[in-house]
Amino acid sequence: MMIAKYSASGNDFVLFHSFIARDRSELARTLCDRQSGVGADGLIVLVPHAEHDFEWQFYNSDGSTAEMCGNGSRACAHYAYSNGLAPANMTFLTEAGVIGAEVEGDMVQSDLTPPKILRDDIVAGGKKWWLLDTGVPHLVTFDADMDNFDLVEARALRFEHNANVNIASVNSDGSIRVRTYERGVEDETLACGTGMAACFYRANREELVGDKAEVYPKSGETLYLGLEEGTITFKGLVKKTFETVLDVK
Ligand SMILES: N[C@@H](CCC[C@H](N)C(=O)O)C(=O)O
Repeated sequence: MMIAKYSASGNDFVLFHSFIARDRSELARTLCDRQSGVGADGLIVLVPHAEHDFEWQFYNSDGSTAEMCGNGSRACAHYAYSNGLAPANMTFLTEAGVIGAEVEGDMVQSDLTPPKILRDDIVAGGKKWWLLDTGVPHLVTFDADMDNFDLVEARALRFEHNANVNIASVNSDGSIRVRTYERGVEDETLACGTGMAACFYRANREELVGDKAEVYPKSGETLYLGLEEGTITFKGLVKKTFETVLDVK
């Protein structure tokens, strides 16, 4: 089976397509292992769908499934278009709902599911946190000192709230820096799309930014976030690192 390795702002994934949806949790753990496998933050498998261009299965590197993955959706759209599985303007089904995506060369935009503010009253570690849903749950706090990201505290909050954990800082030019401890990877990743979207949405709701912002994850790449009629748009480059044949099902 041909598999591809993609990086989307530093969040990296293994992808392939299949006619059959099956439990691939063990395969995800095997392929995503950075010592004995290909190495990735997640596994994405595209399967046929009667109404949309395709449906996907998304697995974190620990084998857990997640409803949505922002960076993964951009890599997946590029993979689908490149392999003739979908037009440049496509829709596909995730557990979070239907995602629209548009491929222009290596620049891909995903339209995420409508964001929800689940809680805005959490206080932990001397910081005020919001819990938001941008397809998956994210805790968000603002901290001017982006070096002040305590991964031990983040891990505790991740399990207390079953959510990804983000700290963000809004720059004077309206851009946003984000660091994310990612559920299911159980470590900080170089980028997390739904996390960047959650940080952007809180900053927008608190009038710290307008309806458009450049967001910089740990990788330092530039992502373009927007809020259009209640939908968060998420745009940035993706890169196919390599493809190869592997015995996977
Ligand atoms: N990195 C992803 C998020 C993937 C799912 C997350 N790890 C979870 O389990 O909630 C993104 O780009 O959004």
